[in-house]
Amino acid sequence: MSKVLEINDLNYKKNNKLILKDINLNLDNGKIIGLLGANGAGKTTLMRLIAGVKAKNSGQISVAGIDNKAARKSCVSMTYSLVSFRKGMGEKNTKVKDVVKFYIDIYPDFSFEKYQAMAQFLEIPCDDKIANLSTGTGEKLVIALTLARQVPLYLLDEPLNGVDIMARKKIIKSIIQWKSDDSTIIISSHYVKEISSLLDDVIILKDQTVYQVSSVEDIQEQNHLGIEEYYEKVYEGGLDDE
Ligand SMILES: Nc1ncnc2c1ncn2[C@@H]1O[C@H](COP(=O)(O)OP(=O)(O)OP(=O)(O)O)[C@@H](O)[C@H]1O
Repeated sequence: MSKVLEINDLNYKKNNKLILKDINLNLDNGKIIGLLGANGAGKTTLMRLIAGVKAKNSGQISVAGIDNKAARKSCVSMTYSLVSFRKGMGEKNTKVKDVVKFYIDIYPDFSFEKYQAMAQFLEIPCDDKIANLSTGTGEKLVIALTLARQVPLYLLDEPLNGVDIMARKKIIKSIIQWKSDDSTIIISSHYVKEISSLLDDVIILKDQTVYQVSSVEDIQEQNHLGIEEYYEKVYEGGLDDE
């Protein structure tokens, strides 16, 4: 199986504060991987470093064999907040279709057909103003835009935040339906139980570093616990006593 992501000895500091230390990861292609960690564990920071939006202090990051930061950007599609689209486009009347056009213009790998299919499934209105979208519809739009790019690696940062249970289920279904076999999705979420049915593997961040990378199957078989219970035990320190 080819490697989609290799990270060696990655360290990242911001304003003299150590955010991530000694990160090493080696991920096979084709999977859906949960990135779990408490608030402030560094999930967003790690995703931004992988996507090439932030610059690391030391270490190596390579996506599908490419380690140059600028070139890596064309291999990674990461969710971005709609707030930044509004600011970036400088328009309070920006509509959904304008953002879609923006994606078509800047990403040669954007598939309008894939976007349309997802937009229909997720019931995303194309003529509505971005400013008027509900949180749930906004998140659905972000997911559809992100997954419509055709790249080896997708990074979905908290795609279920502020979204009601029905919309969460629909977003999860769309991730399963539109993931291509030859791509990898890393998804961070505090809705651990809800995403656990999606996941092949999990990465747990704790104490500014990778605490564990395991398959969901191994965690369940070896600990007789669901992913959510296992993750809570890791953070409560409950596994050390067993
Ligand atoms: N500009 C900054 N300057 C200093 N520290 C920062 C800055 N941005 C983020 N941090 C710190 O980096 C750490 C990791 O933040 P990050 O947002 O990556 O965590 P997270 O796991 O995504 O959290 P959450 O689950 O709350 O979204 C936090 O301690 C945060 O306070």
